[in-house]
Amino acid sequence: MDISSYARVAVNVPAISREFDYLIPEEFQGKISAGSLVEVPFNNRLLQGVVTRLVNIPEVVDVKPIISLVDPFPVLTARQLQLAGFLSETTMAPLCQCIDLMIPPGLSSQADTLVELIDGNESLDGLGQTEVRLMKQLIERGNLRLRQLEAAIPHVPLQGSIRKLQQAGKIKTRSILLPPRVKPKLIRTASLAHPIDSISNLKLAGQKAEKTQLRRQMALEFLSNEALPVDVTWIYAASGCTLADLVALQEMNLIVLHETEIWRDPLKNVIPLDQAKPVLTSDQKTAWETISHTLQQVNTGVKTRPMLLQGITGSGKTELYMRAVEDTIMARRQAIVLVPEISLTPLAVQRFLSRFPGQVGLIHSRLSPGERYDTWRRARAGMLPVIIGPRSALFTPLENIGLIVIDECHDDSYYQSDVLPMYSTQQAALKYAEICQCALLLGSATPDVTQLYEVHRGVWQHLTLPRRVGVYGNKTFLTSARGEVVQSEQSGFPSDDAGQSGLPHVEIVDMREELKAGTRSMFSRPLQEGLQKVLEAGEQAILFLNRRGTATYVFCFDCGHSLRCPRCEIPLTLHTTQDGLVCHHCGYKRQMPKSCPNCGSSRIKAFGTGTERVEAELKNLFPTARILRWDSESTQGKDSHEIILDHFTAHHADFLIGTQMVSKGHDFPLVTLVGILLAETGLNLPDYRAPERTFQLITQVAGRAGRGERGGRVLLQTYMPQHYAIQAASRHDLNAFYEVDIKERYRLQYPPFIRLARLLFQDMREKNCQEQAEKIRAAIAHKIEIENMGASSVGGALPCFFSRQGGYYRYQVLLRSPDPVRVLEGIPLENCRVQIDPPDLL
Ligand SMILES: Nc1ncnc2c1ncn2[C@@H]1O[C@H](COP(=O)(O)OP(=O)(O)OP(=O)(O)O)[C@@H](O)[C@H]1O
Ligand SMILES: [Zn+2]
Repeated sequence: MDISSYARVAVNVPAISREFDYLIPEEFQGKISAGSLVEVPFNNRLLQGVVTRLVNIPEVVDVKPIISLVDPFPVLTARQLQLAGFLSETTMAPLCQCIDLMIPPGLSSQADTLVELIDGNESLDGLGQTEVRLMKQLIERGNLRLRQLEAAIPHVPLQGSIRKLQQAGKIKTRSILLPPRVKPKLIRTASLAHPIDSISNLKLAGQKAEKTQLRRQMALEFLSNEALPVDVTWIYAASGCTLADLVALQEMNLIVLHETEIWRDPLKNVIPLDQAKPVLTSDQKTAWETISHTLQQVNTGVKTRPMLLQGITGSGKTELYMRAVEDTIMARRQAIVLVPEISLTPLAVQRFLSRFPGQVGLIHSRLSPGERYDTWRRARAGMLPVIIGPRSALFTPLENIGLIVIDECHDDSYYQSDVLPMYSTQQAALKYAEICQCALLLGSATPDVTQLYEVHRGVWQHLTLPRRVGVYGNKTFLTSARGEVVQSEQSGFPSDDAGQSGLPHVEIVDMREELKAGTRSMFSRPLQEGLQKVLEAGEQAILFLNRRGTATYVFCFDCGHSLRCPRCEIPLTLHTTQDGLVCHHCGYKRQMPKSCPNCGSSRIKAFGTGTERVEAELKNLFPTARILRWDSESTQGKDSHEIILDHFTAHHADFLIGTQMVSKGHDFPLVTLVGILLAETGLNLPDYRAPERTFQLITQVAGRAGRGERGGRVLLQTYMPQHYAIQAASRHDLNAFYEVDIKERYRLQYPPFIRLARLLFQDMREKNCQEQAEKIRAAIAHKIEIENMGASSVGGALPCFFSRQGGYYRYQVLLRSPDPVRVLEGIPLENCRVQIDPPDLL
C-alpha cells in the first residue's frame, strides 16, 4: 500500500456535499486507504466519514488529523466508490448518502447532540411550556441526546427552546458520535496450554477451599479430552466452574482463553429443497448458448452487451439464472441476484439456497442488524460467492463480481423513490457491470417498454423463452403461449393430455353487456358460474383487484368512455373539493359533465371500489366459501405474507382476494381460475406508464392460473374491452402491446424518446407548496431560455395525482430533457426532492 499522509473524506452529513482533506496520523499510516470508515473532527463536532482517496498534497493548509479508524478493513471497495460517485452525479443526491447505501445499517453512525443540565435544582419559573417539558425530562432522566428528547417530546420543534435554555445558562450541549450499534459477535473458548499428565496432583486453588480445587480439576479434565478450543459455556456446564476459575487457570499457564468470532447466519436453519438439476428444454438451451458465451467473454475481459431474458411465467428463467451463477462460481467470481421482494418470492430463493448450499448470502429487510452486518462481512471476506436480495443487495462488498442478475426486472421496487438517493437499480447495475466488467442478465415475463426498446435498438441482447415448462411425472413438454402443445420433448408422450396446461386461456367479459343484461353485481355471470364450478370441484380461485387505480376517475357506464385531457390524453381526476375535473400533467380543468360526451348517456360517474367490498359481496354470493384477503391491511404483522401464502397453498381457503401482491411469482397448483375485476382501473391513472403497468399486471396475474395439471382459465372483466393494453394482455402478446405503446410514446414524446425529471414539493400549507414549486419552475424555465436548451421543456407547478399524503400537500414540476441533470445543475433545489427518470408521475 502506498503511504500518503492525507486522506480525502466524504463526511456523513447530507447537507455537506463536498469532501474534505484530513491528516493521517502516524498510528494509522498504512492502515487507512480508499474505502476506510473513519472518525474526523468537523466544526467542533465529531463525524463519521469514508475516505474516498489518499492525497499527497491537501487542498487546504490547516488540516486536522483523523481521530480514529472505525473498522480495520475498508468498508467499500474501489469499484463501489466509483459506483457511489456515479450515483451521486446522476441522481443529484449527496455523495455521503450514496456511500451510506453500501455500509450496513448499524455500522455507520450519525452525529447527535448531548444535552446536559448545568444545575438540576434551578427553578422552572418564567420558562415557556416547551422549555419546562425539556427541563423536566432532563431532571428526571439525566443527560439526554437530542434524538431521545425528540422521541420524548414528539411533534414539537426543540431547537429554539434548547437555544433559549442554553442562553439562560440552564443547560449546555455538545456534539457526540454514537458508537456503532453492531459489532462482531465473539464467543470465549478455552483449550489446554499444554498436555498435563496428572491433573489430580496439581495444586489448583492456592489457599482456597477444596470445592474450588475440585471444580478446576474437572475443568482441566474436560479440556484434556478436547482437541480443539471449546466454548466456555460447555466447560461451565461440565465442571461447574466459573470464568474466574478459568482466568486463574490461565494465570497458572495451564490453559489458554481465546476469543473466537462466530457468524450470525440467518440461513442456518433453512431446509433445502430436494431438486435435481434438470435437463434444459430446447428453448432454454438456445438462450443458454448466448448466456454461456457472454459469461465466457466477460471472464476473458471482453466487454459484453446486457442480456434481456424475456420468458413467460413458468418458462424456466430461474433455472437459467442458476446455471449462470454456477458458471460464475466456477470462474472464481461472484454473482449478485436481485429479486423484487424476498417475502413475496420465497420459492425462488429456496431454489438458490438448495442449488448452492453454504454459498449464498441472503439480504433481507427482516434480518437483524447483527445478521445483516455478518452477512455483509462474510461477503467482504470472500466467503459468499452468491448474494440474493432486493435492490440494496447490489451494494454488497464483493471483490470480483462476474454476474449481476435482475429478476422480474420490470418491478417497481427497483426504483428507490422514498429516500435519497432516488435511484434506478437498472441504471446502477448497468454502470456497475461496466465498472466490474461483468455480465448483466435481466429477466421478466413482461419487460418494460424502455427495456424492449434497448433490444430493438440493438444495445441489449435478446433471449426468449416463449413456452411454459410442464413437468408431470418424468415427462417434460412445452406448451405455447396460446396453450397448445407445440413440442413433446420425450417420445411417447401423448400431446392431447397437455392441451389444457400452457398459459391459461383468457376470456374478456364486457361489463357494459353485463350491465345491459341487468347484472348489478361486480361479479359478472361468467365469473359467478366459474367460481361456483371451482367450489364444486374442490379447486381454488384468485380474484384480483388493481387497487391503485380505484381512486377517482370518471367514466361512462354505458359506453366505457373515460374523460381525458384534450391536451395530454391522460385521464382527468375528479376532485370533490374543487368540484371539477383536473389534468395532473398540464393543469387543464373542466366541470363534471352531465352526460357522456361520447354516447350521451347520463350514467357517467366517478368510480371506486375496494377489496373489502369485494369480500363482502363474495361472501354474499357464496356463503359457504372460505375466503382469504391479501392486501396491505391484512399483511401488517411480521410474517403475515408467509402465513397467507401457506394458508392458501395448503388449501385452507377456496378464494383469495388480492391486490398487486398476487401477481408475484407464486406457484398455486390448485388455482384453476383467476378473475380480474375491472382490468382497466389502472389505465385511468394520469401517467404515461398506465397502459404498460396494466398490461404487466394482467399478464402476471393471469400467469398464476393453470400452474398445475388441471390447467386453468382467466376471466378478465372490463368496461374497456377494446383498449390495446387489455387486448394484448388477453392474448399474452407482449410484442403487440409494445408495437402500439412505443408509437404512443413517440407521438407524445415520453421515455425512451426523452428523459424526465420530477421535482416533488411537500408542505403542510398548500400555498407554500405551490409557491416553492412555482419558484423553481421559473428558475428552470429561465435557465432553459438563457442557455438555449431548446430540446428541454418544463411543465407547470401542479398538484400531484396523490395530492395529499400524511397531512402534506404535494406539488410537482416535470422536466423533459435529453439530459435533465445538466438542466438542473446550479439551480437551488433545497426544498424539493428530485427524481431523475421517475418510475411514475403520480
Ligand atoms: N429444463 C427443465 N426441465 C424440467 N423442469 C424445469 C426445467 N426448467 C425449469 N423447470 C421447472 O419448471 C418450473 C418453472 O420454472 P422456473 O420457475 O424456472 O420458471 P420461471 O420462468 O422462473 O417462472 P416464474 O414465471 O414463476 O418466474 C419450476 O418448477 C422448475 O423447477
Ligand atoms: Zn392535460
